[in-house]
Order: sequence, then structure tokens, then C-alpha cells
Amino acid sequence: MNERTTAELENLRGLIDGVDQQLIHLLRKRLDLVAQVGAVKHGAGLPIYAPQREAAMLSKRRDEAEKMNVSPQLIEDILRRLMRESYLNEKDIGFKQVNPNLGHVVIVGGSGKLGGLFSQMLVLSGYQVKVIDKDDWARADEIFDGAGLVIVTVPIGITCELIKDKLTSLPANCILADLTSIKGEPVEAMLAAHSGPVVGLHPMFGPDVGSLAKQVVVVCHGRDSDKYQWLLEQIEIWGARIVEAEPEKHDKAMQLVQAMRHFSSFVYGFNLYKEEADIESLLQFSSPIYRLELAMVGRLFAQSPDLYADIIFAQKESMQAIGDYLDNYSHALSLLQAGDREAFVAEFKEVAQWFGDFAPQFQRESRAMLQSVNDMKTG
Ligand SMILES: C=C(O[C@@H]1C=C(C(=O)O)C=C[C@H]1O)C(=O)O
Repeated sequence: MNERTTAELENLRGLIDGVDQQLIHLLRKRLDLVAQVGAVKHGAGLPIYAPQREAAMLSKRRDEAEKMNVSPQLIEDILRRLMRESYLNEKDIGFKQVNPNLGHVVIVGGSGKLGGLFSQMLVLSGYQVKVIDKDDWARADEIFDGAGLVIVTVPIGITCELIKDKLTSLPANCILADLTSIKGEPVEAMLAAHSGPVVGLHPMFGPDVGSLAKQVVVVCHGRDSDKYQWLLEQIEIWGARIVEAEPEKHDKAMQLVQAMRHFSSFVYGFNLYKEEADIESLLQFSSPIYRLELAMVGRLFAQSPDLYADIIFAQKESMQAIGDYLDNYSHALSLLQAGDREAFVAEFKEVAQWFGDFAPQFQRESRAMLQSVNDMKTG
């Protein structure tokens, strides 16, 4: 680079730094305004997440951006990221308490991560929360006395037994709920153990979400839904969407959404290990989609094996789904072994047709994800 180029670059880079610094000031200003909106909403008992406002705002900003020759997608990406930051803000203010007259809440297994998250959300909403864990059962009578809501969140393998053995003499009007990732048997066990209101919940997210905004909680109704309607409203105030489901339908979906998904991730990792793959060099050669795939597989092994074993072993029926996968894998492999490219292409088309409009939709969604994976690269 000659001197002139260096000087020109330096000058321009100085101006860019200035613009970026202004951006920080603007961000600070936006965060302060969002905090004020948060306080107004908290006072009025409204959830922070306002999808209609977001849609209207995004649409206007996209139009304005386009007029100024700024990519609409760029402003949308930035605003969506900023809005994610806004949801976190709510954790500092707390949430409206929908049912101030409830007695205290007991979380059975509250020192678990998901139990901890629910405990935190309930406390932020003004409820008194007590936790009961393995070593506290000697004090159970005292802990449950006067409880308005009991939430069971212990490993799946011991959930039903615990409900049957330990939760048969709760206060009559107390709501009994669970957060287990299967719903059929736990809801049945709760209905058998307790004659008051019963509801099965399945939060479709892990404990590491920063906020519940836009997350899904599946609800399987048990008994006396009018008595726990407030709890569903409370969860919606936290920003989550309630999706009602029959326990059987939910459990069937989980065979694919959870058992199969995690099992195939496990095998993928197991296979890398057996092949003695060199992750470092794979990463060097990785395309964005491969990096994303490795991230999704690798994150499994940063977590508790028991958690995944629980999910995978939860339903006998998952074995069938996983076995079918193996059959389909073998079939596809046989096409490859036979060198039958034509049959492979024909089946590819058949599957593509079956995916229908979802295929292009998933392509669009993954494009954004792949771009952010690429943004994360530093070297
Ligand atoms: C700040 C608000 O709350 C949330 C955050 C928004 C934002 O960061 O712009 C927009 C809508 C809401 O989801 C609001 O309602 O205006």
C-alpha cells in the first residue's frame, strides 16, 4: 500500500469508527426507551413481547430502508436482534402477578435447571417459591402445607413413581403440574394421585434460553382447567405461546422431535469418535452448514448424558421410530452400493414433493442461520 492509500483508508476508517460510536449511543438510547416501555407494560400487566407492534414496525422500517437504498433484510436482522435484547430487559423489572391470592408454589426438583428457570420466573412474578429436593422429604408436610401450586420437574424415569408415592395428600385445591417431556403417563399419574386441578406442561426449550419470549409451552389438560387458567396466562405474560395438545398426540410427536432427533445426533457424534475424526481440521474445511451441523451435534456432548438418556429412553415406542430410521438408512445405502443413481434421484424428488412448500421455507430459514454461523467466524 502506498502512503496515499494508507492515509485515505485511515481517514475513512476513522469516520466509520465515529458512526459505530454513534450507533452505541443510539443503542443506549433505544435500550432506555425500551426499559420505559417495560415499566409501563409492567404497571398495566402486559407482556413485553408484542408481535403485532413488531410486525408493523418491521414492515415500516423495511419500506423506509428500501427508499434509502439500504437492504430491508439488513434493517430487519438488526431490529430482530435488538428486540431480542428488549425481552431480556423484562427480567430486570419482573412480571405481572396474575394470581396474587395463590398460596406458595412448591417446585419438586427445583434445583434442576428447568426447575430453577421456572422458580426464577415465578419469583420475578411475585410468587413465593419453595423447593423440595431429594434430601427434603422429611420436611414434606411442612413444605406442602398451604401450597397453591406444585410443579414436578424431576427426571422422567422417576416422575410417575414420585407422583404416586409422594404427592397423594396435597391440599385439595392445590394445582398439580409437571414439566416432563412426555405427557401421557405423568398426567395419568397426577390425576390418580390428586383429586384437585391437574395440568401437564412441556416447555419446548432448554433452561439456557435468555427469555421465554416466542418460546412454546405445550399444555395437556388434566382436570379443572378453570382453576389453572391463570397459570397459562402467567406463562403467556412471560412471552411464551401456549399450544394445547392431547397427551397421546404430543407423545407421538416427541418420538420424532426428541427421541429420534437426539438419538441420531448421538450416533453422529459416536460415529465421529469411532472414525477418530479430527474436529480441528474438519472445522478448517467446514462449510457453514457443516459447522451448524457440528454445533448441533457437539452441543449435545456438552450436556448431561442422563438428560438425553432420559429423553431417548422415555417411551418404548421411540424404538420403533428409530428402528424405521435404520431401515430407511439401509435402503438408501443399498441404492448407493448398487450404484443406482437414478433411483436415488427419483426418491429424492418424491421426498421433495412430500415436503412441498416447507422445503423452500426451510431453505429461507436456514439461509439466515447459515449467514449468522458465518458471521461468528473470527479467524
Ligand atoms: C418495546 C416494546 O416491547 C417489545 C420490544 C420491541 C422493540 O424492541 O422494539 C417491540 C415490541 C415488543 O415485542 C414495545 O412494545 O414497543
